Amino acid sequence: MDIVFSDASVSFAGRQAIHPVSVALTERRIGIIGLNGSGKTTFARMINALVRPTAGRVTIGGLDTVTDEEAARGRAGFIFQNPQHQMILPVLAEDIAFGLKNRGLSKEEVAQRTEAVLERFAIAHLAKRRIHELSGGETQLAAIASVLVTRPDILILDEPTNQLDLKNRSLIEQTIAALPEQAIVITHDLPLLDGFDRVLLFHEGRIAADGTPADAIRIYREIAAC
Ligand SMILES: Nc1ncnc2c1ncn2[C@@H]1O[C@H](COP(=O)(O)OP(=O)(O)OP(=O)(O)O)[C@@H](O)[C@H]1O
Repeated sequence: MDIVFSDASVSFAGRQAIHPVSVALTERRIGIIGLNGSGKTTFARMINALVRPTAGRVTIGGLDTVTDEEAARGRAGFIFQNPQHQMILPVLAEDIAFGLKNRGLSKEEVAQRTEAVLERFAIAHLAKRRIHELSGGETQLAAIASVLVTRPDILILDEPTNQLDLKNRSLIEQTIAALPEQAIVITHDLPLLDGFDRVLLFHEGRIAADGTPADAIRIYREIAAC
């Protein structure tokens, strides 16, 4: 799926958070890195129409995120930094089914797709569990399942390994590696980017490097001076 930024910029209250950027993202695994406040989340949110460009345009599979907002958003699923906040219903299976219910699917299809996605991420045993009783790793998997059940082409994950222990971090790393979907991952966990096709480094609202993980991380270390 082609994601194309054409001179797209974002200002918040007159302050430019993203300077005009023109870039096409087509790779299967794309990382986004940079210091706190460098613009990573704002840039990623522009992809699924959560943030509109103040100027320029962003298209996803040819759909403009402003004029085709709803369809564009349907193509890119977003997992937030605190994924429990994006789960709406208290019980996991109900929350996953909720995302499908407004799409005109039959009751049987909702049940079948919910069951299949729980199996896919090996969390079927948690189907009846309350969301706030899930561990950090389970919550991350649950959020991935509840977004992918709606079949977006692209999954955007915002710091998916934040606050996870080594075991859960490794589980999420393997889960991301195995996704057939295109994935865009914002992270401060640099080893997570091993094997990624492309990494964008943000600095002060601009792309400061765009290349292999090793190249982008090298420049990041120079910027961070450590
Ligand atoms: N809704 C908003 N209103 C005003 N300013 C905002 C808003 N969202 C982001 N910003 C500002 O835009 C800049 C970039 O923020 P952004 O969240 O994109 O950075 P980030 O690189 O994802 O940071 P972090 O690594 O800390 O999550 C920051 O200065 C931030 O304060």
